[in-house]
Amino acid sequence: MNEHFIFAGHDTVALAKKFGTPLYVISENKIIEAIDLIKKSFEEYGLDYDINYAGKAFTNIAMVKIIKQQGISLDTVSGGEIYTALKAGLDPKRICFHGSNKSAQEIREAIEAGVGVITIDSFYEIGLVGRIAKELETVQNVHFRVSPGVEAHTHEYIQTGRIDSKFGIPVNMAVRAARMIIDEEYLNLTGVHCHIGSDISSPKPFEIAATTMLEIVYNIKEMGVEIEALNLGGGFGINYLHDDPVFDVEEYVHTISKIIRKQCDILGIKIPKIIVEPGRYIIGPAGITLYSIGTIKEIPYLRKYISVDGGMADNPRPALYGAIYHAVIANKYNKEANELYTVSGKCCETDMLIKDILLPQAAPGDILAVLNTGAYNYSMASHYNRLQSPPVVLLKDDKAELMVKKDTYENLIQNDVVPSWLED
Ligand SMILES: Cc1ncc(COP(=O)(O)O)c(C=O)c1O
Ligand SMILES: N[C@@H](CCCC[NH3+])C(=O)O
Repeated sequence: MNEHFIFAGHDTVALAKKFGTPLYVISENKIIEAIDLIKKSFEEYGLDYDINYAGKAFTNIAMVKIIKQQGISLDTVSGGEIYTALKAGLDPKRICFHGSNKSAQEIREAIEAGVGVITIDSFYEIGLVGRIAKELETVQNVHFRVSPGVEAHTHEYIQTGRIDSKFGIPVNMAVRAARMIIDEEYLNLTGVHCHIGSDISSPKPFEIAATTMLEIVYNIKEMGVEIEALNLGGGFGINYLHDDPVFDVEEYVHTISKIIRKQCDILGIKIPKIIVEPGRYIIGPAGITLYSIGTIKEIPYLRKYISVDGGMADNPRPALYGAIYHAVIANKYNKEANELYTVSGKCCETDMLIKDILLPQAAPGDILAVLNTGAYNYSMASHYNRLQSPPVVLLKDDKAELMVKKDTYENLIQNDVVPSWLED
């Protein structure tokens, strides 16, 4: 029996040996599977739709090329993400530019690049985007983001649709914002947007948000403007652990399509194109991280620590949100998991990656595979302790090649400059 953990058809121990550890591993097949499931669900329920993959979850040139090949769009939140998308050859019309505090420079770059949509996040931005579009003599398609006052049951830091949130225009001011946008000569209001939070497991809060948003679409129609698109944001949850509730994308589309048809009928408005913006759902389960186990420390009657060669620098989520991950010892996959361990990272902090997990008896040199690390790990990584960021390997069928190279010590110092008074 193969003792090795196989991920997306690849022997993870062999990957660790070939590319070294720590190593992010991403499966293109799994990305495509997730995208296909969303597409299939929308097609089944007959809604006009688009998928804007939320690049903040994981972006680089190769990832954007995958998005391009899948014929979907990209949600970006910075000049850097837009730059990456353009370098990867994505049609700028496929780019949607979000962000709660876009700089004038970023807005200018986005309009000059010809991005499909800018999502206005505040009253301040209405004037700012309007002024820059006018300077550039370009009529810019815009949506605006509403905080619809929906509480999704997720970690407090990643609930973003509440009224007490830095994001978006409060729902009771949405009509005023729409009026101001319509009055801007160089802004073309084509859609409304909301995003109610991240890692949500039930479609219910989306149903409430959709109902609220359609009221806004109706009010805008009363002003004489027919909204083309309703963006319901991302936030589809994933199962970090086996017994986590499953976000059923088909049920989600079924639920929102029912409510959207019903409300549009009641309000007498045309059914808008529905845009969804999932990040985690598309990339989270498509990624794992491989580490080598080093120091093992046993404190009798208290705890057994195993330390790995990465940690909060490559996965800050446990430290930031108390996120819980599952892991396996890749080279002992079929051995009984009967030892209770705490997995710690190598950063000079508590750096607890996984508290209390049952694993087979571990030894230095074993390979630990942490699952579901595709989203918000690589993209939120830091160089804390001047650690080098791990490389990222992309798997497609039986192929495995780098999509991000390993950092070097030279990379770590490349932006360091010495002020004149410190020169030798
Ligand atoms: C506006 C917007 N869209 C999409 C996302 C993607 O979220 P998720 O990765 O949870 O799908 C986020 C982050 O929560 C967001 O703020
Ligand atoms: N960074 C968060 C998600 C934030 C989503 C941002 N809109 C996480 O790791 O779960």
